[in-house]
Amino acid sequence: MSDEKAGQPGASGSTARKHTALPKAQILIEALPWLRRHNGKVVVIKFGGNAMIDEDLKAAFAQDVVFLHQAGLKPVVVHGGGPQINAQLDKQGLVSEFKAGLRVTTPEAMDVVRMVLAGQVQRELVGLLNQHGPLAVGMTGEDARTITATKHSPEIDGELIDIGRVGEITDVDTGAIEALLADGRIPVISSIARSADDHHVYNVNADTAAAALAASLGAETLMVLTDVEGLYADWPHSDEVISRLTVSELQKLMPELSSGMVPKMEGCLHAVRSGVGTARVLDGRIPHSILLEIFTDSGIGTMVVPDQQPGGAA
Ligand SMILES: Nc1ncnc2c1ncn2[C@@H]1O[C@H](COP(=O)(O)OP(=O)(O)O)[C@@H](O)[C@H]1O
Ligand SMILES: CC(=O)N[C@@H](CCC(=O)OP(=O)(O)O)C(=O)O
Repeated sequence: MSDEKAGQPGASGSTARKHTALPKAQILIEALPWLRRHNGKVVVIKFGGNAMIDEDLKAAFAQDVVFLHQAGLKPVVVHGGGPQINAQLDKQGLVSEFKAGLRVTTPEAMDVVRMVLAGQVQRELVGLLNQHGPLAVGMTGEDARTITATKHSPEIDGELIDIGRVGEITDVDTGAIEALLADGRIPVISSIARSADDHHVYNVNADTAAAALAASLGAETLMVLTDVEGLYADWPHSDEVISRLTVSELQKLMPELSSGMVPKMEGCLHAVRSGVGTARVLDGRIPHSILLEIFTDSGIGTMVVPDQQPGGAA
């Protein structure tokens, strides 16, 4: 009489169950090298406003970040919110205009930027992350003087232009973030800074803030989630994604880039030049795009690497 006939789980039944679970075990094993390489390392993840398109994507983003945390990495989230700021400015009848890829920010617009980033987008992400445990703590660059900025006047056609309360980062103090990481928390940071000159608050592009934080934290990786597959070679004429490029190659490409890609790629360039291992631009519209990175050595978007790769690997 077989075990099953005797009401016991038989050898054949348990073997079948083991077989069903085998692919799952293989997937976990496949992730091992990446997880081992990144264990204990800081990973700065920038979640762009354009990538926050629906509730499921935001929930999947939170799951991925919590997964990295549970797997022994130290994720730091920096979020954007450009479209969300646009919507609120619109509602309040305030005009919004971009120059040199940055929002012209009047003092009234600055109040809206701060309210939307720190009071709305950041709160929502903190809430989603904390559905998984007491993990996320929200802050802005103002807190504990994490980010200090000075007024930024970009140059257009050889002339410095005034774009209001837009900040250029002059100093980063990572003390508060490191304390949160040491306490097992996930910092969620809004890209707002205080100026040491006039003590006003300034609007900082979120890509720039994420890159500066990644550099100062000595992060292993900077991941930038956006609404395109990566950096297109000949945008908008072609959708061929550049999968990997060195800082020198990117430097050469910079003058050809436009709009939102400028601060993003400038940020990647700055981060990798400052010692961050790799900077990646990923398609945040794909659910679990962060976890997909773990399972693909070459990555799914665009990866910026240092010029000289010790051992030739990224
Ligand atoms: N070479 C390029 N490759 C990909 N996207 C580009 C390129 N040049 C400009 N873009 C634009 O940059 C946008 C991403 O930047 P942005 O809108 O600021 O996104 P986010 O809110 O994620 O920061 C893309 O949606 C695309 O319209
Ligand atoms: C100076 C400047 O342009 N600041 C940005 C800050 C938010 C941001 O960068 O959001 P995304 O990442 O979603 O684009 C802005 O006001 O839109």
